[in-house]
Amino acid sequence: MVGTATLRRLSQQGLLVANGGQDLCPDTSNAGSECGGIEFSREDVETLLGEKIKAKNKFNYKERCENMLEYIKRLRLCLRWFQEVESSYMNENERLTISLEMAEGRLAEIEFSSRNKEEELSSIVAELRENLSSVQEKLTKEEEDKKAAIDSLVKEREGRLSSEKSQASLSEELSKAQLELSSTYERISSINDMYKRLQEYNSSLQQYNCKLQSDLNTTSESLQSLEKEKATLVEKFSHLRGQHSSLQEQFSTIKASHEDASKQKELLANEVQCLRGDLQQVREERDKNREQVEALTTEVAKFKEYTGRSIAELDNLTLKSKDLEARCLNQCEQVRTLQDKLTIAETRVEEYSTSSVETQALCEEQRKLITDLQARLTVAESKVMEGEKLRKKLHNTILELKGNIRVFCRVRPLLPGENSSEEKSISYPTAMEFLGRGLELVQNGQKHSFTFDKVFMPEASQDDVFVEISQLVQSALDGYKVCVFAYGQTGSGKTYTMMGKPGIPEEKGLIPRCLEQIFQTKQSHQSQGWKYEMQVSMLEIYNEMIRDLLPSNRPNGAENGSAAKQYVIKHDPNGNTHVSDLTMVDVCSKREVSYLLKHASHSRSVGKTQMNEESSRSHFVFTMRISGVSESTGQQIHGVLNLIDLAGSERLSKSGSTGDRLKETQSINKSLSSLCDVIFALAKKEEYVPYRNSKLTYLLQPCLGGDSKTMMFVNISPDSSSSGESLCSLRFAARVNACEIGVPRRNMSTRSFESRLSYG
Ligand SMILES: Nc1ncnc2c1ncn2[C@@H]1O[C@H](COP(=O)(O)OP(=O)(O)OP(=O)(O)O)[C@@H](O)[C@H]1O
Repeated sequence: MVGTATLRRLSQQGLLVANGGQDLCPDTSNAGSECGGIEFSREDVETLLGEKIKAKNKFNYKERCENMLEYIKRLRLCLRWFQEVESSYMNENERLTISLEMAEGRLAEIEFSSRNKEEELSSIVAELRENLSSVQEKLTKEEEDKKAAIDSLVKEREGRLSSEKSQASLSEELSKAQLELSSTYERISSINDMYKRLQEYNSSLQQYNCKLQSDLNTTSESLQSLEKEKATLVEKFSHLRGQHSSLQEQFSTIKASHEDASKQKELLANEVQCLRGDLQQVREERDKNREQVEALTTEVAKFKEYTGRSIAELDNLTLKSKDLEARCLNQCEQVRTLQDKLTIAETRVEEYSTSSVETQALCEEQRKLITDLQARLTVAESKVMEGEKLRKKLHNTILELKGNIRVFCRVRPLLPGENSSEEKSISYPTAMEFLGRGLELVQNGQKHSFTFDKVFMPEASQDDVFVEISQLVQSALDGYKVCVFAYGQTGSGKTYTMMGKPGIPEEKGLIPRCLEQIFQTKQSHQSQGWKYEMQVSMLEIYNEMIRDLLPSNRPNGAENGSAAKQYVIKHDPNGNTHVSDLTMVDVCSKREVSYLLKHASHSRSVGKTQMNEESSRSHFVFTMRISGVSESTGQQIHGVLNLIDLAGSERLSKSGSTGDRLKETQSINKSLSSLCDVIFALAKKEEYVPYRNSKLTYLLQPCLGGDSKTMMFVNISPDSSSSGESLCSLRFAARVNACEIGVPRRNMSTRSFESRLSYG
């Protein structure tokens, strides 16, 4: 078959001519054979001829045949040309074969190089693919970013629209605000004036404050010197007292011996008197007897003269006279012995009277010494009293200036069974400014530092702890409301701190020690003319219910009548708290209060938890109301001492509580968290303080936010397994330390103190 491209080339060379301007007409004489390399099938020629015959009917046949011949001629020429071309093709073919072989060699080379190139290309392609995938990733990311950007753009647009709206409203407001601004500028200028004046006032206040501070410093110095003076005076005083008592002892022995001597003298004088009487009697008798003897002798002589009497009568008379003589002799003897006794007695009386004169002189001397000592003693006592007054005043001023709840932290020692080999979680900084006040706790590898008014290490004794609060107890006697409470995790030592270990005097807690101090001071103040009356109440808050822990004297006893009792807490305008139906017992000795405390601690709700064998399950509130009157000045004071052992804070999971214990624990935690809320509100100086959220906070309202002197113990366990709880307690205590309460007020009213059921 001839390709259309070849036919076109032939026609271009003029070997094919157009038939009538329409067809190409080759020579068909050799139809069905090869014509110069061009194959024509018979069907082609016949179709061609058929076409020509058909065309004969329309055109001139002769002309057509001539054309046909011409056409055949041309085809033959074509054929020849084809043959020539074929031979040239053959040559060309050989040449091409050679060049093909060369080309094949070249191709192999090219193939080799192309394979190399292919490999290179495939690596490049792989690289490119990687690049492509990263680019695609970037692209997808960018697309996502783009989407997000579009979203934000949409939002921004929305925002812009809304801001445009708000801008419109704002511009309105702006115009209003500009008006306001101008008025505010005016106000600002007036405020600035006021500010300047306030600054001046502030600077004057600061100066005044500086002056006060310097006054305070000088007062503290003078307090210290007074304290020293007082100590020396007290020493002198005690020395004088010792001298006085020894002199009085001497005086009393001398007096006794003097009295003995005068008694003996009197006895002897009486005896002498009796003896003198006896002697007189004997002398009279002797004189009588002598007279009788003389009469008898004269009679005997007369008788002898006249011998008118019988011999018997004579004998009788002789016997009588002998008897009288014997009696006379006897009486003479008696008189002699009596005279001896009299002289002895008289010498003794003389001795006694000289010694009594001496004793009287000595007595006089000692009396003078005693009056001198007593005068010095009264001077010293008045000095001590003045010093004491000044000390109290300064002490209270210092506490008042502090104006916040003071917080002491106490870390108990490790108990048997607790892991002492573990790394210690609590340490105490030794830097001067934190010494005795700082504590560091490590929890989960993180160190937390705290500072309080005082930190008691595990070695601190009950006495060491009491020394720090004894001044507060003194304040209660001076007419202040005082509140000390212990807070901490269960088993951290709250009850130990407040009550101590029963039966071991060195380990008695703050409550018994406070009572001792109060009754001792009461005794010592009695000599200064003060008389005190004390009332005690004890209650516990268990499951948000108040329970009276003292036996009631009323007909329906505490146990029987407790169901009917209300125990409603009320605060009066003077800051006193009243708990209705609560038993108040008058007490006048430590023994009485100790008995009541024992009774109360037996009635208190305790239970065993995983954390403590004897865990207090309630908040224990001990209240002592002190009213004192000075007989000399008529001054009256009314103080209150509240000592509170709170129930332990604990995590439900750690305490292992179930059933009733679980209910107790939940109630304890609720009231303690109410306490936290109150403290936080006070620390933030919020207007509303939620005192009423629990009975505990409502009861303690005057102590937490009122005008009392309040102190908190935060008890800590050193066991590292408790460090989480310890951290919570310490954080709470730090907040409490920052709380400012009202300035403590001394209750010194002169009216009658009618509040038997008052709590604090
Ligand atoms: N400073 C201390 N020295 C010696 N032992 C202590 C000290 N503090 C506490 N303990 C002992 O630790 C144990 C637990 O103390 P305590 O009962 O006082 O804890 P608590 O805080 O009152 O517990 P709860 O809240 O459960 O009543 C007791 O056996 C107590 O004797």
